[in-house]
Amino acid sequence: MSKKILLLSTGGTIASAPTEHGLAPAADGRELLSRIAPSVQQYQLESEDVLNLDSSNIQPEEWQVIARRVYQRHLGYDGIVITHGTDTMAYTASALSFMLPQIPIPVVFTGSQLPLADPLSDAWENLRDAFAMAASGQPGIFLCFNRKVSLGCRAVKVRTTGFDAFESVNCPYAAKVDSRGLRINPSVVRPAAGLCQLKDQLDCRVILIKLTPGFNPDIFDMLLGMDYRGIVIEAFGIGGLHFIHRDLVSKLQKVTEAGISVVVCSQCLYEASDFSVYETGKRILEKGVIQGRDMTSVAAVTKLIWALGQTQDPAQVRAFFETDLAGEITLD
Ligand SMILES: NC(=O)C[C@H](N)C(=O)O
Repeated sequence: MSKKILLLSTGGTIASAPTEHGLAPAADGRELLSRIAPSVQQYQLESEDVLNLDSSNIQPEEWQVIARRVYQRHLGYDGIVITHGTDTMAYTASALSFMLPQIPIPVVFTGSQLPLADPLSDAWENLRDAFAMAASGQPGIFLCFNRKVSLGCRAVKVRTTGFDAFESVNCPYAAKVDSRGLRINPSVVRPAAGLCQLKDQLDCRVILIKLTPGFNPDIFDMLLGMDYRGIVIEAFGIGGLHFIHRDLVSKLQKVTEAGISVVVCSQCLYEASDFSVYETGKRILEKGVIQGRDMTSVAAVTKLIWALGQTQDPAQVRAFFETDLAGEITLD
């Protein structure tokens, strides 16, 4: 029996056409399917239009719309492909990894750098591969681009124009397409264990701060005044922050004592941070911050938005970060 796959369209370049204001989403799911029909005849296909947005406009409210639709539909299909703009696709894929734990089918995000209607478009390849992954029976939230499939919570957009626009950071790819077909890496994927739940409560009061030499710690007082509940800091190297001239350590103590959850990561894209190595890192560990380890900033931000939606208790937020929920973190 052929696999039954649902295409959920949300807009993005893949569906875009030129307008007087620049490229904007135009094609719906049915049009996307009809254009690629010869490549996906082996599947039973249906489509639904969820949104029609450039992904720069896709925010936590839209993550909820998309997650709820996936949850409502997942029992009727072998897999779901979600077409999405590339700019924030990694954020949405990561957020859904936390919002839909134990999803029993493959849910595969894809998009393109050039509209499907363009003769040189990369959309064909990306859609073909996304459908193959959606038909694989491998449960989870994935992002498929340029013949590679990442876990949704490990993907990062790394190029503005190149077709090789996404990488799986600090984790091997979940699957690759080569002359042997779609090859799943069994060390990355995991079986669904338990019942799928929709955990869709979110709290957007989260900010990501990239430190620069000379960064003024008083900004944190401003964030306290603005009612922020979560801060992700991209610190230096393996894990360091300045405490001479401008003392980030005592300021972060004040912030954590006020009940704000602070997650510290590295501004290096690759490899894990470890704030216990240098004095410039260790001092803040004593102040109650949470280590992001090898999580990407995209995963840290989306996990914090999700975790703060689940609980008011900073200890519970910390417990979420000390747990590998979807493959987003390596704990050893
Ligand atoms: N390639 C793309 O899809 C970029 C587009 N601006 C979007 O994210 O919606």
